[in-house]
Amino acid sequence: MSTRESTPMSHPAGTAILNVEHVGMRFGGLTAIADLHFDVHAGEIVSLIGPNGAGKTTAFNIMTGFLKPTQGRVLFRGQDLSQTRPNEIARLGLARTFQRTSVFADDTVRDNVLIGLNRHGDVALLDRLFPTPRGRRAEAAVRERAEAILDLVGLAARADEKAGSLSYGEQRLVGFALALAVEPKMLLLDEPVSGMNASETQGFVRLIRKVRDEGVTILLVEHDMPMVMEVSDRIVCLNYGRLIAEGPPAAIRADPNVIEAYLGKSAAKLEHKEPVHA
Ligand SMILES: Nc1ncnc2c1ncn2[C@@H]1O[C@H](COP(=O)(O)OP(=O)(O)OP(=O)(O)O)[C@@H](O)[C@H]1O
Repeated sequence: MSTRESTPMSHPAGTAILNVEHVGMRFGGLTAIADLHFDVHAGEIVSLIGPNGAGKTTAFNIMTGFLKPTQGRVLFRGQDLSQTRPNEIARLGLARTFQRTSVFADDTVRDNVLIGLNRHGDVALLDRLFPTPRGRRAEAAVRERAEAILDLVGLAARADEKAGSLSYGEQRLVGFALALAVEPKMLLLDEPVSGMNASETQGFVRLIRKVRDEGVTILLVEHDMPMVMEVSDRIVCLNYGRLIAEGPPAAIRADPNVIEAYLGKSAAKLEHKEPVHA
C-alpha cells in the first residue's frame, strides 16, 4: 500500500478513508442493496464486482450523493455523506467517472480539461476575467495544470482535437482527466475500461497505479476480471445486493461463493450486459 499524502488532512496508510456502514437501498418493493458493509483504506485500489443487477452502480450512486440510502450511511474521511449534496461531496475530495462518457464532444480535449478545472473553481473568477498580472498568472497556472493532467493520462498529443473525434477508449480517458481536475483524494471509477481494447486497458492499469501512487485512493466497478485481478489490492463481491466475499484477488478467485455467483459460469458471464432497470 502506498500513500504519499502530506497534508494535515491526510490519512496514514491503513486508515479507512471510506466507510460503507450497513447500507441498504430499496426502490419500491425491489431491494437493490440489502446490507452492504465495507471500508476502503487510504492508498488502496479496491474493486466492487458482481453479476449484472447486483447493486454496484446503486452503491456508487449512494457514495456520490446521487441517491440517499434507505438504510445505513457512508462516511468519507469521517464525514457522513447522507445529507451531503453531490457537488459538496466532490469538493470534499470524492470524485467519480460515469459508465457512459460525458465529454463535450465539440470542444477540444484541452478545453474539456479546462472546463473541468474552471468548474472546480480553484482560481477566483475575477482573477481570470481581468487582464491584470494576477489574472494572467492565475490563467497560466490553470493552463499549466491542464497540460500536466493531459500528459499524465497520455492525451497531450491529442489535446487540440475535438473530444468527439477520439476513440471510445480515449474518450473514457478524457472523462478520467475531468475527474482528476477536481484534485480528488478518492476516485470512484464506473467500468473504466469497458470499450477499451487490450493495449488501452493495459495503459489504463498503469495510469490507475500512477494516480494511486500520487496519493489518490481508488474504488472501481468493473466487469473485466483479468484487469480487476491485476490491479486490485482488495476485491468486494456483491450478489443480489449482498456482500458475499471480500479479500485479496487470489482469495476472491478461489472463493466458492464468488465462483458460484459470478466467476464460475460460462465465459459469457464475464461479458458486460446493460442492466434492465425496473
Ligand atoms: N432507479 C431505480 N429504480 C428502480 N430500480 C432500480 C433503479 N436503479 C437500479 N435499480 C435496480 O436495482 C438493482 C441493482 O442495479 P444496479 O444497476 O445497481 O446493478 P449493477 O450491479 O450496477 O449492475 P450492472 O453490472 O449491470 O451495471 C437492479 O435490480 C436494478 O434493476
